[in-house]
Amino acid sequence: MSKKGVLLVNLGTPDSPSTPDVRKYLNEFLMDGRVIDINVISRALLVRGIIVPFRAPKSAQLYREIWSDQDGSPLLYYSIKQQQLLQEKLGDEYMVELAMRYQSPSIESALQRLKDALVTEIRVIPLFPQYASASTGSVMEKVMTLVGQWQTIPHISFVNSFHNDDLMIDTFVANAAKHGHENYDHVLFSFHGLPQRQLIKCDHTGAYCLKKDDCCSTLNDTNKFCYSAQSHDTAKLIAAKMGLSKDQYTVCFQSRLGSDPWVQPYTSVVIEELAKQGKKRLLVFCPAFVADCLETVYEVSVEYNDEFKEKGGEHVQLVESLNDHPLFIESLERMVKER
Ligand SMILES: C=CC1=C(C)c2cc3[nH]c(cc4nc(cc5[nH]c(cc1n2)c(C)c5CCC(=O)O)C(CCC(=O)O)=C4C)c(C)c3C=C
Ligand SMILES: [Fe+2]
Ligand SMILES: [Fe+2]
Repeated sequence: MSKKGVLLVNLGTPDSPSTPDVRKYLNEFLMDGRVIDINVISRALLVRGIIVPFRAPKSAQLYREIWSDQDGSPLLYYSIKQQQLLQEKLGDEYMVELAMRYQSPSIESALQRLKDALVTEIRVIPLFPQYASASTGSVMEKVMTLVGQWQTIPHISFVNSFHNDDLMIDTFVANAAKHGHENYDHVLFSFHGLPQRQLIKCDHTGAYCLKKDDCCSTLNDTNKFCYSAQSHDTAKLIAAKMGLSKDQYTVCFQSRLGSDPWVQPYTSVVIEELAKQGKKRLLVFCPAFVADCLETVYEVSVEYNDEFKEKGGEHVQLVESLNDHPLFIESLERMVKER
């Protein structure tokens, strides 16, 4: 009997934490015109001439800090778990494949396996809760380009975002309960950053995102694809389930690259301000990621923790990501079956 295909796609990670492998990964990733959205010649000069030569050795060192001898990159380890658990949950009627937008396993090879199995349809789930052209959009474009070359194009559908999915929200709340938010002075929702330019480009009216005061912190019909507004919505939903009042949490954005303005406030600035206010213990969610990765395990647990302590704080506690939590696997199952 023909199966239904499911393709889970996360961002990608280097094949190993060696400098050549990190260089290869960063070159592929940052040469994507949706990630660094400037003309191709300027992008090549910037990426191959400046960013990658300087960043690769430094990033390789960071990757070595989070790399497990047994399991490798946490991002790949948890992505494989998610695929295996979802396959178990969906059973024989489905074939679940995993791909990475950059490096391996490639989207091309995963699609080929689905094609060889003669699946009747393909449900693509980019593993990013909030929509951004640099993440979800890039996965969609790549899949459409590849499948577009097939002679027979099967039924194909995409999950555009799941920023307000209640089971995803419940998973973060359950992971936070292990720490008890009452043991912390303040809660941060730290999302992956994005150049402001990319928010403005997503606003088809050209008159909304970053044009009106506070336009990107409340989701509505006009800005429903705004990454910042979707991020604020995710944070609001998690905070509401935890019973947090507005003054108990802050939404912020991490991992800025280059000198252009990115979505604000920046996590590093917020952390410094909170230390100045005398806050001692911070609980930090990273709800832009479905799996622990460099940006959570290292940037938050090590870098922000060190910065906070230097400014007088005591501890930054990361809330673990969705990883292999049964509620998140149920959420993925529902995205396959119901949406
Ligand atoms: C212009 C640069 C970048 C944009 C735009 C960007 C958007 C973006 N990224 C993610 C998810 C992840 N990014 C990760 C790592 C990472 N991101 C950038 C740059 C941009 N990201 C760099 C240079 C790196 C590499 C790490 C480093 O050198 O510091 C990761 C982690 C991968 C891992 O292996 O652990 C994820 C996940 C999203 C969701 C997003 C848009 C919203
Ligand atoms: Fe990134
Ligand atoms: Fe916006």
